[in-house]
Amino acid sequence: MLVMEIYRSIQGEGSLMGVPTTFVRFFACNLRCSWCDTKYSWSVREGGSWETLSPATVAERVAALGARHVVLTGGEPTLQKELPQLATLLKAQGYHLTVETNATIFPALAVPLIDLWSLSPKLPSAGSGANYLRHPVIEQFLHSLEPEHQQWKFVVRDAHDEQALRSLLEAHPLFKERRLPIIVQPEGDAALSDYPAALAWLAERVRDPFWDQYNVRVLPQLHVLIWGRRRLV
Ligand SMILES: Nc1nc2[nH]cc(C(=O)O)c2c(=O)[nH]1
Ligand code: SF4
Ligand SMILES: [Mg+2]
Repeated sequence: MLVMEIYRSIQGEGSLMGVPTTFVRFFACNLRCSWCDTKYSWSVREGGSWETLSPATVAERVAALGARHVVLTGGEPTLQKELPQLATLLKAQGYHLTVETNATIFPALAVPLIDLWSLSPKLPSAGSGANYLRHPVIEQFLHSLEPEHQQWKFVVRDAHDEQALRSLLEAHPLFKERRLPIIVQPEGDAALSDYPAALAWLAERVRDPFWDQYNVRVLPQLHVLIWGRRRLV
């Protein structure tokens, strides 16, 4: 497996925000989002470097750090062929596993092994508009996972993003029918200059009655609020 970094922090995003967590960050991504905060996972040119580790070695390093929650992220962690083997090892040790993914790849063997799929389809501000959305993959996740094993996390930067998000949700009725957890968060770079203002803008959007049909929450990225845009936090 191509591992960039393994470190301890607190989960900064989503429903487990604040929980002590070990992060395993894998190299490589199949997208190129404009506001990506881990561009160093893209290639050597962006500063990428990695170690090639077996799932057993990754599990040993996770054990050495001690936290009971583990987040597998990247880059795009579903590109790692040995993800099911790693998940099996970690589950046998009793860890709670979250995968942070862009939801463009459906890793069928890993899907039942993960406690929480944190799925982040990309809205237009990511750069390539609808090109980064894989609706059939979104459908596969929606139909394969029980509600407690999924959260959908969207970076919403502007009104265009919010409109695209509304369209996406309407295109997939399960979001509404099963009241699946939807998290909207500001785009980190833009928000950093005035995080309260970025959150306030999002909160105002979500006050619209449209959102009553959905199980939506506005959340910040806690680690960005605390430490800014640094590595290893
Ligand atoms: N503290 C912290 N929480 C996170 N949650 C998701 C992250 C990610 O990069 O996927 C992340 C991260 O990079 N740091
Ligand atoms: S999917 Fe995630 S890691 Fe990949 S380019 Fe987009 S923000 Fe960066
Ligand atoms: Mg991050």
